[in-house]
Amino acid sequence: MKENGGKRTRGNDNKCAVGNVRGGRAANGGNSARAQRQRGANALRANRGERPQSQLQAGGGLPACSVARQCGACQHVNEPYQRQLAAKNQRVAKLFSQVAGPEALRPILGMDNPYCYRNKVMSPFAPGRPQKAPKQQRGQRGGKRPSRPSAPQRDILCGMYAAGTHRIIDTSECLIENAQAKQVIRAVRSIMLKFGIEPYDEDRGTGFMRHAVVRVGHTSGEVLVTLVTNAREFPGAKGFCRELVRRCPFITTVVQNINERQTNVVLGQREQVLYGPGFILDELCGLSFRISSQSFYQVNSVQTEVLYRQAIKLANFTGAEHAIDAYCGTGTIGLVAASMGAAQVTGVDCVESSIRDARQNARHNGVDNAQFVVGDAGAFMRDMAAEAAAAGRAGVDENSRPLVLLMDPPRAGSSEEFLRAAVQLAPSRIVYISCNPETQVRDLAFLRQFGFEVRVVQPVDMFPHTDHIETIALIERA
Ligand SMILES: C[S@@+](CC[C@H](N)C(=O)[O-])C[C@H]1O[C@@H](n2cnc3c(N)ncnc32)[C@H](O)[C@@H]1O
Repeated sequence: MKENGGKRTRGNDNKCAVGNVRGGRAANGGNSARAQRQRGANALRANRGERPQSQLQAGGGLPACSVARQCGACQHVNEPYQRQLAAKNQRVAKLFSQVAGPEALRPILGMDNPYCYRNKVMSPFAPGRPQKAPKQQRGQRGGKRPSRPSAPQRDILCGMYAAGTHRIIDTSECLIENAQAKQVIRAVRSIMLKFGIEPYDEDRGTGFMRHAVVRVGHTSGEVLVTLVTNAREFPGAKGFCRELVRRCPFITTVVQNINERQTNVVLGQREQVLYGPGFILDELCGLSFRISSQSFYQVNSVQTEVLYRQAIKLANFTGAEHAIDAYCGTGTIGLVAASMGAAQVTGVDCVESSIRDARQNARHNGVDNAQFVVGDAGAFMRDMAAEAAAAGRAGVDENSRPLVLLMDPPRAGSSEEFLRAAVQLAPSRIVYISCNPETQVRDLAFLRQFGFEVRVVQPVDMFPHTDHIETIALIERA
């Protein structure tokens, strides 16, 4: 979900540092509000399968997002991007002033093209208004009378939930979602209507199709579609997939995920592969990663490369260190670390399928100095710290390799158990990546009580047009 429907770009050339953005044009020669919006217009046209045209907006009509108010997902989509970045810099400066000096703060790394960046697009399906039956069915004006009265077909709603509600907003012209993924969502809806497949009614717990989740490999172009259904039995599944792939030939795999619970959680536990291998591959920082429907994968691949390269640079591997990749997901950061100077990597994550993918990723990238463990990161660190204490070690592993801790917890941040164990293990450096600076600041304040200092704070704009900020903090012993 991250680039405009046509050609993909690779690498970290999409970053643009924004320090003091007041006055003057950005160095990338096109970040004026007008240029930004023109790119938005092109993204919209790509979403519709049309060619970008610079003259499109001649005479006014700048391409602001038409559903920004109702949708609420992109709180700042109609503000110039440079202003958004400046506001994020200010927020970071204010928040981190509690735990770091101003010399630690670095300007946010933004995108050159902050549109169509989301590589994961998800849509619920729900019953809409009853549709009028076609004229022939109504038997009017010579039309053939149907053999039995057919119930009026209902329309099917898809798009995004309006912020804080379960009201679906049609976001078929989204500015931040990948255009191909969006096309798949529309095709699923249309095939449901054609095949008479009922959308899920969350109030009644009835109907069949709950969600579609589409993931696009940024560099590979592979596309995984997960159809979340309210029952295991999927009559006509083969025909459905055939039609879907006919309409969207870029789809490489389709998975059915079964979720029969009345819950807001999108995915259930059980799955079956309907078409293709059941996963996609994508490339990050020169390595290839396997992504399945349940595994965590960053939604902005262009900025993920920027994020990872910054994190690895801050970790300053010399070829001798043992990196702990805590909250590792599919092992992406750890494997990049292994390929960029870490002597040994140990990753831990609580999702079994992510660890399965991480091990597979290590194998097919030929990385043999990384191991991955399923478990709670706090418990894992506690056990590791206890073992080190019993052996009288601090700061090094059993082979005397200096420990470096890479951590990337979910929005809730880390647990006290984890942080206490981190203090006990005494790594040379901690590189803490976070998608929630509030909980990160809380955790950094905790570490500071035990003699750690925040040396660097590097924000990266992973979610342009939204309030979300991603930050990397480098922490070392004072
Ligand atoms: C923000 S993601 C980071 C994933 C990975 N580092 C990446 O960049 O793709 C957070 C990860 O933490 C995992 N997680 C959440 N709570 C956990 C816990 N208590 N113990 C271990 N892993 C946890 C999730 O499964 C998810 O993969």
